Amino acid sequence: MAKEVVEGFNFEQRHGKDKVRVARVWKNKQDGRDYVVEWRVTINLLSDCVNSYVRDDNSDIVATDTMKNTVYAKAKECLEILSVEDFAIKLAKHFTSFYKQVTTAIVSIVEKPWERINVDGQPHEHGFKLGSEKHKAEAIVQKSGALQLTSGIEGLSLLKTTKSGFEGFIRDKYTVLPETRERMLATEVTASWRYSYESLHSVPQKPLYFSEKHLDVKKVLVDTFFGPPNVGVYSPSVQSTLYQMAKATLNRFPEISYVQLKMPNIHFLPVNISSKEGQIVKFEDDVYLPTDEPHGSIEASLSRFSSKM
Ligand SMILES: O=c1[nH]c(=O)c2[nH]c(=O)[nH]c2[nH]1
Repeated sequence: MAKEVVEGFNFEQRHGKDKVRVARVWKNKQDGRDYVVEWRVTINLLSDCVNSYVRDDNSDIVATDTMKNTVYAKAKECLEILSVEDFAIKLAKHFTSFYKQVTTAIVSIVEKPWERINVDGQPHEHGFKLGSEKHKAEAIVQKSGALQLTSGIEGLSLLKTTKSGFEGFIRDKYTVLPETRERMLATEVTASWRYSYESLHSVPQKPLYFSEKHLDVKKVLVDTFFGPPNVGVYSPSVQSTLYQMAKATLNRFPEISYVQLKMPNIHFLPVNISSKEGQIVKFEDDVYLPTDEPHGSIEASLSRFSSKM
């Protein structure tokens, strides 16, 4: 928020355009393939436009309609495929450098997971299907060129059928949950991580650097959740698994200074059904009732001791 004192009050404001949807196609002559991205862009500008609030004077306002058009103009300008991070930076940089009124631009983008389809085992030149988890990015750019860059994943659903338990928790008169070393573990991971590039000049220029990094981080998160294919890894709680995932991310990627994970505990309830005549279904780690609500909610963040956060 842009903060100032107005008529004796503390005043904070920002304005922007929410959820501008754009798709961009690139036709690659070399490999004959089409490439496509679909982005949902949210822009917020911190700018000196207090007169529009208090004096009915809009002369310092960047119209939100102009912000929307800028998304399409900048998409058109991108002649090569680029990462969602690089597009967020490009837009934020434009707003802070083009308008004297704008001190900070916050651009958040969520990418729809279009994936190239395989037909007869071969990657299709122009066919795509929608995947599941989404890639998101946020660039906050100051007029000075200072940058805060965050990437993340939304909706990464993971499930393992064993190697999970929950024991030793507080028991009191309201506790009925049995202790167990054998249960299903399911979650939908929301991850955000901050890169330590703190200025526009220090951002790696390699094309698709952040797209590759995103896949690398996702792999570390997923591999840590599951453990090796044949033996897995025992999870004593969602909390412990979350911490291992966050720690692995910071240990593996020196360029990441902060990671936040949200991992709801999505319950699969054991099914036991009895009638007067006897038991119809006896639970033997086989039949479950999957539920969405209520679910446990577990989230934590981890950052380097030296980080400025
Ligand atoms: O991994 C878990 N963490 C909890 O905090 C919790 N609470 C609960 O009822 N089951 C679980 N499982």
